[in-house]
Amino acid sequence: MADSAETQELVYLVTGGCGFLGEHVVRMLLQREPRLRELRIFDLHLGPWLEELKTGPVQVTAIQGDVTQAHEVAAAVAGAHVVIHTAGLVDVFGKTSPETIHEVNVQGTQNVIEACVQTGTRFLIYTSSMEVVGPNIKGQPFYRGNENTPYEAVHRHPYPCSKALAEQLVLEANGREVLGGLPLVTCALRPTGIYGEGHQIMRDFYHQGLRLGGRLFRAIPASVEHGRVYVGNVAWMHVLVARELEHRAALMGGQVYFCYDNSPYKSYEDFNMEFLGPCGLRLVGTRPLMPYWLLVLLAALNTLLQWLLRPLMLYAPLLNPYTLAVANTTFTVSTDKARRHFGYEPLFSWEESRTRTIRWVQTVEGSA
Ligand SMILES: NC(=O)C1=CN([C@@H]2O[C@H](COP(=O)(O)OP(=O)(O)OC[C@H]3O[C@@H](n4cnc5c(N)ncnc54)[C@H](O)[C@@H]3O)[C@@H](O)[C@H]2O)C=CC1
Ligand SMILES: C[C@H](CCCC(C)(C)O)[C@H]1CC[C@H]2[C@@H]3[C@H](O)CC4=CC(=O)CC[C@]4(C)[C@H]3CC[C@]12C
Repeated sequence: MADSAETQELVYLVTGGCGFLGEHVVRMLLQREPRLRELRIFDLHLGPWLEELKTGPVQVTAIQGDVTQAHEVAAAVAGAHVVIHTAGLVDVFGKTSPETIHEVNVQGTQNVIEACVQTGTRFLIYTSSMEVVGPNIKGQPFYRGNENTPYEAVHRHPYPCSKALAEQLVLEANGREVLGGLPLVTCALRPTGIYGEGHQIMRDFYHQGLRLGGRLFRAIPASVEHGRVYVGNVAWMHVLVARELEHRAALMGGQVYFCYDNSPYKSYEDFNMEFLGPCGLRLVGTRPLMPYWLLVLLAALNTLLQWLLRPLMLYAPLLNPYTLAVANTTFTVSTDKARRHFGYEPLFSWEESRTRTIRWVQTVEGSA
């Protein structure tokens, strides 16, 4: 990789490159990785915006494919220097079966690892999640913890279970011999709740607020902190790791890093109001308007309704026992591991992240 550094010789592959985070990683690579010759974007669903990227100096190759199909993954990986694996099924609402979540997130990741080994790709960056750690099923707080903070990571929900298994596979693969005899170097990035341009759940809350006459109703105490990180900074961290992994393989190989920036520590709802407030929504109540036991009951009722209605329709509301537990449990990180290991500093300040996100919400369909 070092020889080619000056001469635009690198080939990168981004799986899930048309997703919320993936698109930001793709755009960031094109802006900030001058050594790039070819950027391959692998996704189940390709976005029309890819066309506009094809006119630049970097060869952009869009590959429609499925990570659960080993041969499709191997064909996409062959000849790539670096793989950034962001593809995944992000479903905490019961839209997909646990088996499918496992197949995409765990088997898909195993396929990516095997493809690297078989084709001789040496650098693999995996987008993991804070959910690999917690909140756990006991609802224990993780207050401004770091990568070494002891915490009982116990999960039952298919999504965190799948992310934890996949992360483990990626870390265990560090050091495996790839085609050509050199060792594979892997690492995992664990974003907290990502926000920013393109965030579907933010869009959902915005539309919900508009439907309710410009109001949202507080459900979670303001004292419960939920970790959030701007998508541009998460993308930047991926680009930096990809760049530094070769030079610092001994330090970074097999490591995990939380994705963090200077976004403030707030509750999930108060944080959303940083963007939805300037777009005309109001959060009603300084305390939750419903007692917690009633929310628990409604969440359980939603689970029952989802099960009863399944033969007729997909009922997948935002509130279920899992999302309630996540939103109602403090989970925030405070760490500088990424700075120490590979010189990460957030590219976007909190003010800029906020402004960009507000501007984007203002463009969302239905906005005033
Ligand atoms: N959104 C969030 O707050 C967080 C997300 N993450 C992780 O970041 C990654 C990206 O998440 P988002 O961008 O939010 O999700 P997303 O759903 O917007 O993007 C995922 C992309 O993967 C693609 N994909 C899904 N199944 C595939 C398959 N079988 N084969 C090929 N491509 C497939 C989708 O088409 C989509 O474009 C995921 O791995 C997720 O677990 C981690 C922490 C927080
Ligand atoms: C949908 C939840 C908010 C519902 C609030 C309620 C119950 C009052 O209606 C979201 C709260 C926290 C979110 C999750 C969190 O940010 C961590 C995540 C990490 C990931 O890797 C994937 C997404 C998510 C699980 C995210 C999903 C939505 C929330 C549960």
